[in-house]
Amino acid sequence: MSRTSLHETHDGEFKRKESEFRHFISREPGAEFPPEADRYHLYISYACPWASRCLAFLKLKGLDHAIGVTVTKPKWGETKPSVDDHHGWMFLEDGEDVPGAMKDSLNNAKSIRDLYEIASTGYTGKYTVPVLWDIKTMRIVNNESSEITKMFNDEFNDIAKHPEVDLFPEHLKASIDSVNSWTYNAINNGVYRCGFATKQKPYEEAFNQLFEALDRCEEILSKQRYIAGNELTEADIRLFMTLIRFDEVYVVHFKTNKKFIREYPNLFNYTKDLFQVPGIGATVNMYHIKHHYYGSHPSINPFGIVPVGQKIDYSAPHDRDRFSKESA
Ligand SMILES: N[C@@H](CCC(=O)N[C@@H](CS)C(=O)NCC(=O)O)C(=O)O
Repeated sequence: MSRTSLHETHDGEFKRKESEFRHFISREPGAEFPPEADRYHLYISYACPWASRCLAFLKLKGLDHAIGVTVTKPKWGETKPSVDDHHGWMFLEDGEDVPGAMKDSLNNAKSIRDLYEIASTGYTGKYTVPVLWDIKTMRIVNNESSEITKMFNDEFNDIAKHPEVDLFPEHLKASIDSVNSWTYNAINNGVYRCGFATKQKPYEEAFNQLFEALDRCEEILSKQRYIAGNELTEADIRLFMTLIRFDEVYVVHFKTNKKFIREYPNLFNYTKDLFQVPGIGATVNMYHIKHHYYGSHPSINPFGIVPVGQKIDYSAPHDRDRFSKESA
Protein backbone atom coordinates (compact mmCIF):
# COMPACT_ATOMS: atom_id res chain seq x y z
CA MET A 1 0.00 0.00 0.00
CA SER A 2 1.34 3.46 -0.91
CA ARG A 3 1.97 5.65 2.11
CA THR A 4 2.55 8.91 0.18
CA SER A 5 1.98 10.12 -3.38
CA LEU A 6 5.71 9.76 -3.99
CA HIS A 7 5.20 5.99 -3.80
CA GLU A 8 2.48 5.93 -6.44
CA THR A 9 4.87 5.87 -9.38
CA HIS A 10 4.97 2.47 -11.07
CA ASP A 11 7.05 1.72 -14.12
CA GLY A 12 8.05 5.37 -14.26
CA GLU A 13 4.46 6.63 -14.41
CA PHE A 14 2.61 8.43 -11.58
CA LYS A 15 -0.86 6.95 -10.94
CA ARG A 16 -2.79 8.70 -8.16
CA LYS A 17 -4.93 6.39 -6.01
CA GLU A 18 -8.53 7.28 -5.19
CA SER A 19 -9.41 8.84 -1.85
CA GLU A 20 -10.83 6.37 0.69
CA PHE A 21 -13.23 8.27 2.99
CA ARG A 22 -16.32 9.06 0.97
CA HIS A 23 -19.21 9.77 3.37
CA PHE A 24 -21.60 12.57 2.52
CA ILE A 25 -23.00 15.43 4.54
CA SER A 26 -26.59 15.68 3.41
CA ARG A 27 -29.74 17.67 4.14
CA GLU A 28 -31.85 14.55 3.52
CA PRO A 29 -33.91 13.69 6.62
CA GLY A 30 -32.20 11.00 8.71
CA ALA A 31 -28.78 11.53 7.08
CA GLU A 32 -25.86 10.12 9.04
CA PHE A 33 -23.97 13.39 8.60
CA PRO A 34 -26.42 16.30 8.62
CA PRO A 35 -25.16 19.85 7.94
CA GLU A 36 -24.69 21.54 11.32
CA ALA A 37 -22.67 24.55 12.46
CA ASP A 38 -19.64 23.73 14.67
CA ARG A 39 -19.83 20.01 13.96
CA TYR A 40 -17.31 19.66 11.14
CA HIS A 41 -13.70 20.75 10.83
CA LEU A 42 -11.50 21.11 7.78
CA TYR A 43 -7.82 20.17 7.94
CA ILE A 44 -5.73 21.57 5.13
CA SER A 45 -2.31 22.61 3.95
CA TYR A 46 -2.05 25.92 2.11
CA ALA A 47 0.42 24.18 -0.18
CA CYS A 48 -2.02 21.57 -1.42
CA PRO A 49 -4.09 22.57 -4.47
CA TRP A 50 -6.83 20.06 -3.63
CA ALA A 51 -7.18 21.23 -0.02
CA SER A 52 -7.05 24.88 -1.10
CA ARG A 53 -10.07 24.29 -3.35
CA CYS A 54 -12.06 23.28 -0.28
CA LEU A 55 -10.89 26.34 1.62
CA ALA A 56 -11.94 28.57 -1.29
CA PHE A 57 -15.44 27.05 -1.24
CA LEU A 58 -15.68 27.48 2.53
CA LYS A 59 -14.78 31.16 2.17
CA LEU A 60 -16.88 31.88 -0.94
CA LYS A 61 -19.96 30.31 0.65
CA GLY A 62 -19.39 32.18 3.93
CA LEU A 63 -18.90 29.14 6.14
CA ASP A 64 -15.97 30.46 8.21
CA HIS A 65 -18.17 30.90 11.27
CA ALA A 66 -19.56 27.34 11.09
CA ILE A 67 -16.67 25.13 9.99
CA GLY A 68 -13.28 25.54 11.67
CA VAL A 69 -10.03 25.18 9.75
CA THR A 70 -6.63 23.91 10.89
CA VAL A 71 -3.57 24.45 8.70
CA THR A 72 -0.55 22.14 8.78
CA LYS A 73 3.07 23.23 8.57
CA PRO A 74 4.24 23.49 4.95
CA LYS A 75 7.08 21.02 5.10
CA TRP A 76 6.54 17.32 5.65
CA GLY A 77 8.16 15.82 8.73
CA GLU A 78 8.71 12.38 10.26
CA THR A 79 5.30 11.36 11.52
CA LYS A 80 6.35 8.36 13.68
CA PRO A 81 10.15 8.20 13.77
CA SER A 82 10.16 5.36 16.30
CA VAL A 83 7.91 3.17 14.11
CA ASP A 84 8.76 3.83 10.45
CA ASP A 85 10.21 6.41 8.12
CA HIS A 86 6.94 7.89 6.85
CA HIS A 87 7.06 11.62 6.14
CA GLY A 88 3.90 13.68 6.00
CA TRP A 89 1.89 16.71 7.12
CA MET A 90 2.65 17.94 10.63
CA PHE A 91 0.97 20.45 12.92
CA LEU A 92 2.74 23.26 14.70
CA GLU A 93 4.22 22.35 18.07
CA ASP A 94 4.69 24.47 21.19
CA GLY A 95 7.62 26.81 20.77
CA GLU A 96 7.53 26.68 16.96
CA ASP A 97 6.61 29.67 14.83
CA VAL A 98 5.69 29.16 11.18
CA PRO A 99 3.32 31.96 10.12
CA GLY A 100 0.01 30.51 8.99
CA ALA A 101 0.61 27.03 10.43
CA MET A 102 -1.40 25.91 13.44
CA LYS A 103 -1.45 23.49 16.32
CA ASP A 104 -4.25 20.94 16.26
CA SER A 105 -6.15 22.26 19.24
CA LEU A 106 -9.17 20.10 18.36
CA ASN A 107 -7.63 16.63 18.59
CA ASN A 108 -4.13 17.40 19.81
CA ALA A 109 -2.74 15.43 16.89
CA LYS A 110 0.90 15.90 15.92
CA SER A 111 0.32 14.95 12.30
CA ILE A 112 -2.42 14.32 9.74
CA ARG A 113 -1.42 10.66 10.09
CA ASP A 114 -2.49 10.79 13.75
CA LEU A 115 -5.96 11.90 12.64
CA TYR A 116 -6.34 8.99 10.23
CA GLU A 117 -5.24 6.64 13.01
CA ILE A 118 -7.72 8.15 15.52
CA ALA A 119 -10.52 7.84 12.98
CA SER A 120 -9.81 4.42 11.62
CA THR A 121 -7.92 1.52 13.14
CA GLY A 122 -5.84 -0.49 10.73
CA TYR A 123 -5.84 2.19 8.01
CA THR A 124 -2.88 1.63 5.70
CA GLY A 125 -3.47 4.17 2.93
CA LYS A 126 -2.07 7.66 2.41
CA TYR A 127 -2.47 10.42 4.96
CA THR A 128 -3.66 13.19 2.67
CA VAL A 129 -5.22 16.60 3.06
CA PRO A 130 -7.94 17.78 2.81
CA VAL A 131 -9.59 15.99 5.72
CA LEU A 132 -13.18 16.85 6.59
CA TRP A 133 -13.52 15.79 10.21
CA ASP A 134 -16.68 15.09 12.21
CA ILE A 135 -16.13 16.44 15.72
CA LYS A 136 -19.17 14.58 17.07
CA THR A 137 -18.16 11.06 16.08
CA MET A 138 -14.39 11.65 15.74
CA ARG A 139 -14.46 10.26 12.23
CA ILE A 140 -13.26 11.40 8.84
CA VAL A 141 -16.33 12.26 6.80
CA ASN A 142 -14.51 12.69 3.53
CA ASN A 143 -10.99 13.23 2.18
CA GLU A 144 -11.81 13.87 -1.47
CA SER A 145 -11.76 17.54 -2.42
CA SER A 146 -14.17 17.23 -5.35
CA GLU A 147 -16.81 15.88 -2.95
CA ILE A 148 -16.06 18.24 -0.06
CA THR A 149 -16.50 21.23 -2.38
CA LYS A 150 -19.83 19.83 -3.56
CA MET A 151 -21.05 19.41 0.02
CA PHE A 152 -19.99 22.96 0.93
CA ASN A 153 -21.75 24.27 -2.16
CA ASP A 154 -25.03 22.39 -1.80
CA GLU A 155 -25.65 21.16 1.71
CA PHE A 156 -24.91 24.08 4.06
CA ASN A 157 -27.18 26.72 2.54
CA ASP A 158 -29.22 27.12 5.76
CA ILE A 159 -26.00 28.00 7.60
CA ALA A 160 -23.90 29.70 4.89
CA LYS A 161 -23.65 33.50 4.88
CA HIS A 162 -23.69 33.36 1.05
CA PRO A 163 -26.22 30.68 0.16
CA GLU A 164 -26.79 32.53 -3.12
CA VAL A 165 -23.27 31.65 -4.29
CA ASP A 166 -23.59 28.59 -6.50
CA LEU A 167 -20.38 27.37 -8.05
CA PHE A 168 -22.13 24.44 -9.74
CA PRO A 169 -24.99 26.34 -11.44
CA GLU A 170 -27.39 23.96 -13.16
CA HIS A 171 -27.21 25.74 -16.54
CA LEU A 172 -23.41 25.34 -16.67
CA LYS A 173 -23.27 21.81 -15.28
CA ALA A 174 -22.57 20.14 -18.61
CA SER A 175 -19.87 22.69 -19.41
CA ILE A 176 -18.24 22.30 -15.96
CA ASP A 177 -18.22 18.49 -16.27
CA SER A 178 -16.84 18.69 -19.76
CA VAL A 179 -13.99 21.06 -18.75
CA ASN A 180 -13.14 19.00 -15.66
CA SER A 181 -13.02 15.84 -17.76
CA TRP A 182 -9.82 17.03 -19.47
CA THR A 183 -8.34 19.57 -17.04
CA TYR A 184 -8.04 17.05 -14.19
CA ASN A 185 -5.86 14.54 -15.98
CA ALA A 186 -3.91 16.94 -18.17
CA ILE A 187 -3.48 19.94 -15.86
CA ASN A 188 -4.34 19.47 -12.15
CA ASN A 189 -2.98 15.96 -11.95
CA GLY A 190 -0.91 16.51 -15.10
CA VAL A 191 1.70 18.61 -13.30
CA TYR A 192 2.12 15.77 -10.79
CA ARG A 193 2.37 13.26 -13.64
CA CYS A 194 5.28 15.33 -14.95
CA GLY A 195 6.92 15.84 -11.57
CA PHE A 196 6.55 12.35 -10.15
CA ALA A 197 7.48 10.49 -13.35
CA THR A 198 10.69 8.53 -12.98
CA LYS A 199 11.08 7.64 -16.65
CA GLN A 200 11.46 9.89 -19.67
CA LYS A 201 8.54 8.58 -21.74
CA PRO A 202 5.72 9.02 -19.20
CA TYR A 203 7.18 12.43 -18.28
CA GLU A 204 7.12 13.57 -21.90
CA GLU A 205 3.61 12.21 -22.45
CA ALA A 206 2.33 14.09 -19.42
CA PHE A 207 4.30 17.20 -20.47
CA ASN A 208 2.80 17.23 -23.98
CA GLN A 209 -0.74 16.68 -22.68
CA LEU A 210 -0.25 19.45 -20.13
CA PHE A 211 0.81 22.08 -22.66
CA GLU A 212 -1.85 21.04 -25.18
CA ALA A 213 -4.45 21.51 -22.46
CA LEU A 214 -3.01 24.89 -21.42
CA ASP A 215 -3.18 26.02 -25.06
CA ARG A 216 -6.79 24.88 -25.11
CA CYS A 217 -7.53 26.93 -21.97
CA GLU A 218 -5.78 29.94 -23.48
CA GLU A 219 -8.00 29.69 -26.55
CA ILE A 220 -11.23 29.32 -24.50
CA LEU A 221 -10.24 32.23 -22.27
CA SER A 222 -9.70 34.46 -25.31
CA LYS A 223 -13.47 34.24 -25.87
CA GLN A 224 -15.01 34.19 -22.38
CA ARG A 225 -14.13 35.39 -18.91
CA TYR A 226 -14.24 32.01 -17.15
CA ILE A 227 -13.37 28.51 -18.21
CA ALA A 228 -16.92 27.08 -18.29
CA GLY A 229 -18.72 30.24 -19.45
CA ASN A 230 -19.10 33.83 -18.30
CA GLU A 231 -19.70 32.91 -14.65
CA LEU A 232 -17.24 31.86 -11.99
CA THR A 233 -17.67 28.13 -11.31
CA GLU A 234 -16.03 25.19 -9.63
CA ALA A 235 -14.06 24.49 -12.80
CA ASP A 236 -12.30 27.85 -12.37
CA ILE A 237 -11.39 27.18 -8.75
CA ARG A 238 -9.84 23.87 -9.79
CA LEU A 239 -7.86 25.39 -12.62
CA PHE A 240 -6.73 28.39 -10.58
CA MET A 241 -5.19 26.21 -7.87
CA THR A 242 -2.79 24.73 -10.42
CA LEU A 243 -2.12 27.98 -12.30
CA ILE A 244 -1.16 29.91 -9.17
CA ARG A 245 1.46 27.27 -8.28
CA PHE A 246 2.76 26.91 -11.80
CA ASP A 247 5.35 29.65 -12.31
CA GLU A 248 6.72 29.59 -8.78
CA VAL A 249 6.88 25.83 -8.34
CA TYR A 250 5.84 23.46 -11.11
CA VAL A 251 8.02 24.97 -13.87
CA VAL A 252 11.13 24.21 -11.82
CA HIS A 253 10.20 21.43 -9.39
CA PHE A 254 8.01 19.38 -11.74
CA LYS A 255 9.96 20.27 -14.93
CA THR A 256 6.90 21.79 -16.67
CA ASN A 257 9.19 24.24 -18.39
CA LYS A 258 7.86 24.77 -21.89
CA LYS A 259 6.25 28.06 -20.88
CA PHE A 260 5.37 30.07 -17.78
CA ILE A 261 1.71 30.93 -17.21
CA ARG A 262 2.72 34.59 -17.35
CA GLU A 263 3.64 34.07 -21.01
CA TYR A 264 0.01 33.25 -21.86
CA PRO A 265 -1.86 36.60 -21.95
CA ASN A 266 -5.30 35.15 -21.25
CA LEU A 267 -4.28 32.56 -18.67
CA PHE A 268 -2.13 35.08 -16.81
CA ASN A 269 -4.82 37.75 -16.67
CA TYR A 270 -7.35 35.08 -15.69
CA THR A 271 -5.10 33.94 -12.83
CA LYS A 272 -4.87 37.53 -11.58
CA ASP A 273 -8.63 37.97 -11.95
CA LEU A 274 -9.37 34.93 -9.79
CA PHE A 275 -6.64 35.80 -7.27
CA GLN A 276 -8.39 39.13 -6.75
CA VAL A 277 -11.64 37.46 -5.67
CA PRO A 278 -11.24 37.77 -1.88
CA GLY A 279 -12.33 34.20 -1.02
CA ILE A 280 -9.87 32.83 -3.55
CA GLY A 281 -6.86 35.08 -2.98
CA ALA A 282 -7.14 34.39 0.76
CA THR A 283 -6.28 30.74 0.14
CA VAL A 284 -2.91 31.55 -1.45
CA ASN A 285 0.08 31.46 0.87
CA MET A 286 3.12 31.41 -1.41
CA TYR A 287 5.53 30.79 1.47
CA HIS A 288 3.70 27.55 2.33
CA ILE A 289 3.38 26.58 -1.33
CA LYS A 290 7.07 27.00 -2.12
CA HIS A 291 8.43 25.61 1.13
CA HIS A 292 6.23 22.55 0.88
CA TYR A 293 7.09 21.40 -2.61
CA TYR A 294 10.75 22.31 -2.63
CA GLY A 295 11.24 21.08 0.94
CA SER A 296 9.23 17.86 1.07
CA HIS A 297 10.34 15.79 -1.91
CA PRO A 298 14.01 14.96 -1.35
CA SER A 299 14.02 12.52 -4.27
CA ILE A 300 13.28 15.48 -6.55
CA ASN A 301 15.11 18.30 -4.71
CA PRO A 302 17.64 16.65 -2.36
CA PHE A 303 18.98 19.82 -0.74
CA GLY A 304 15.60 21.46 -0.26
CA ILE A 305 16.77 24.73 -1.79
CA VAL A 306 13.81 27.02 -2.45
CA PRO A 307 14.29 28.87 -5.76
CA VAL A 308 13.89 32.62 -5.33
CA GLY A 309 11.69 33.17 -8.42
CA GLN A 310 10.18 36.41 -9.62
CA LYS A 311 7.64 37.15 -6.88
CA ILE A 312 4.88 37.76 -9.40
CA ASP A 313 2.31 40.35 -8.33
CA TYR A 314 -1.05 38.69 -8.87
CA SER A 315 -2.81 41.70 -7.42
CA ALA A 316 -1.73 43.86 -10.39
CA PRO A 317 -4.48 45.01 -12.77
CA HIS A 318 -5.93 42.47 -15.21
CA ASP A 319 -7.89 42.84 -18.43
CA ARG A 320 -10.68 40.34 -17.85
CA ASP A 321 -13.35 43.03 -17.34
CA ARG A 322 -13.42 43.21 -21.13
CA PHE A 323 -15.94 40.36 -21.03
CA SER A 324 -19.19 41.96 -19.98
CA LYS A 325 -21.89 39.96 -18.25
CA GLU A 326 -24.16 40.65 -21.24
CA SER A 327 -21.99 38.50 -23.48
CA ALA A 328 -22.77 35.50 -21.23
N1 LIG B 1 -7.83 13.21 -4.47
C1 LIG B 1 -7.42 13.92 -3.35
C2 LIG B 1 -5.93 14.22 -3.41
C3 LIG B 1 -5.41 14.82 -2.14
C4 LIG B 1 -3.87 14.78 -2.12
O1 LIG B 1 -3.24 14.03 -2.85
N2 LIG B 1 -3.26 15.60 -1.25
C5 LIG B 1 -1.82 15.63 -1.15
C6 LIG B 1 -1.28 17.02 -0.99
S1 LIG B 1 -1.38 17.99 -2.43
C7 LIG B 1 -1.38 14.92 0.12
O2 LIG B 1 -1.92 15.17 1.17
N3 LIG B 1 -0.39 14.05 0.01
C8 LIG B 1 0.13 13.38 1.15
C9 LIG B 1 0.87 12.15 0.74
O3 LIG B 1 0.98 11.89 -0.46
O4 LIG B 1 1.35 11.46 1.63
C10 LIG B 1 -8.28 15.17 -3.29
O5 LIG B 1 -8.50 15.78 -4.34
O6 LIG B 1 -8.72 15.52 -2.22
